[in-house]
Amino acid sequence: MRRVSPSTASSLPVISGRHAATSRRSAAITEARAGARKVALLGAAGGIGQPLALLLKMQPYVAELSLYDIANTVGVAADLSHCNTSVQVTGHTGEENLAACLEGADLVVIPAGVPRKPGMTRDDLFNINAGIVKKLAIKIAEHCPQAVIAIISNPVNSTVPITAEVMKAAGVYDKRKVLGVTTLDVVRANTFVAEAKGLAVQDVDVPVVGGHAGVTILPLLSQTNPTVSFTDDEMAKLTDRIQNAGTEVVEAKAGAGSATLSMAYAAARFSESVLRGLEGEPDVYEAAYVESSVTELPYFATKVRLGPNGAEEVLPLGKLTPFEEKGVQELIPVLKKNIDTGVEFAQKKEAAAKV
Ligand SMILES: NC(=O)C1=CN([C@@H]2O[C@H](COP(=O)(O)OP(=O)(O)OC[C@H]3O[C@@H](n4cnc5c(N)ncnc54)[C@H](O)[C@@H]3O)[C@@H](O)[C@H]2O)C=CC1
Ligand SMILES: O=C([O-])CC(=O)C(=O)O
Repeated sequence: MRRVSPSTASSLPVISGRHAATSRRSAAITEARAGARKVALLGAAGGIGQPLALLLKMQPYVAELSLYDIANTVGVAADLSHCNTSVQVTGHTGEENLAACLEGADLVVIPAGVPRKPGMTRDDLFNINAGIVKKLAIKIAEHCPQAVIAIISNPVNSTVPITAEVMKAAGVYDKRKVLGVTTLDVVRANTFVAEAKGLAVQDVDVPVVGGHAGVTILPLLSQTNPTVSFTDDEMAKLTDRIQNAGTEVVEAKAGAGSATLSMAYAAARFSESVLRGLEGEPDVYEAAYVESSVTELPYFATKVRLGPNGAEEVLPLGKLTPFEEKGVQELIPVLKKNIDTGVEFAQKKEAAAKV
């Protein structure tokens, strides 16, 4: 019998209590084996790609794991294929082999692109990563337009609009299927709040909304589950730490990249939730940066309900404190600029980089 990895066991959104969720999950895993899915991972040989590939190789919802990178993919696939789980691993490299990687994929996860170094913002990655994501999205539109796309490559605030525009241009856009991965913000918020309040971390769920960079990352601490109270000072300090947690890692790695292990963990949790939704499991919720009408902006991260077609429902912001309301007002112009930059780039002809 397949073992369930600790990462997946702790990955349930805390929505309706751990015990109910755990038994629902066991039933869902049994069903999931019948309809297990193909997952394509683009950027699979990188700092996030490799540990994420390992975590996906351990997931009961995955039947086939198809790895793509511009370098070293074959070696990573050979290495991973020796793990005795039943997930079939294939490795692909070179643009001419991208079609084979993508054909039949139910979920495409994209951590392809360059990471930050100290002193850089996520926007500084735009010039390289926008072109990479655009080119990959064109191929997804061509070879697996039905797949859910989970975008990790930064700046997520712009790479999601880029992908959506590419899908629109190809006539295959489904707003439920283009998802920016903001799970790491939730994972961090849960960890930091649990530490600050002496709670068991697996029981904590903090909604994080907005986008995925600086002030656009807005934790809604007042909606923490279980209910906890914070002083104004705690609220301000925790919010600041969650907003700058990516930079904390970039500085600690001192030039060797950004978060990879925690991101792989977060993306494995997110992927599992998407796959559980595709299998028809009810009540699967994650944060995601998606097309949204929750605010005046066309894209916004909130909790979404995942189902057979991806993000079936975008949840509202809920009741905000004045501090959080101010945070939303402050992030809107910043996020709008990131969105506009992405849309403009995607609509330009001949802007795609070589894959
Ligand atoms: N959404 C989030 O919460 C987070 C996003 N990130 C972002 O994820 C991205 C990847 O980060 P790392 O894995 O640390 O970087 P990395 O440099 O270690 O790995 C990136 C991989 O992408 C590959 N790649 C480059 N161009 C490609 C193309 N055209 N097609 C396929 N693969 C290609 C590279 O060969 C490399 O193996 C960065 O943009 C980073 O900012 C990182 C952490 C959190
Ligand atoms: O900070 C970065 O550049 C990587 C990232 O998005 C994160 O760790 O949240």
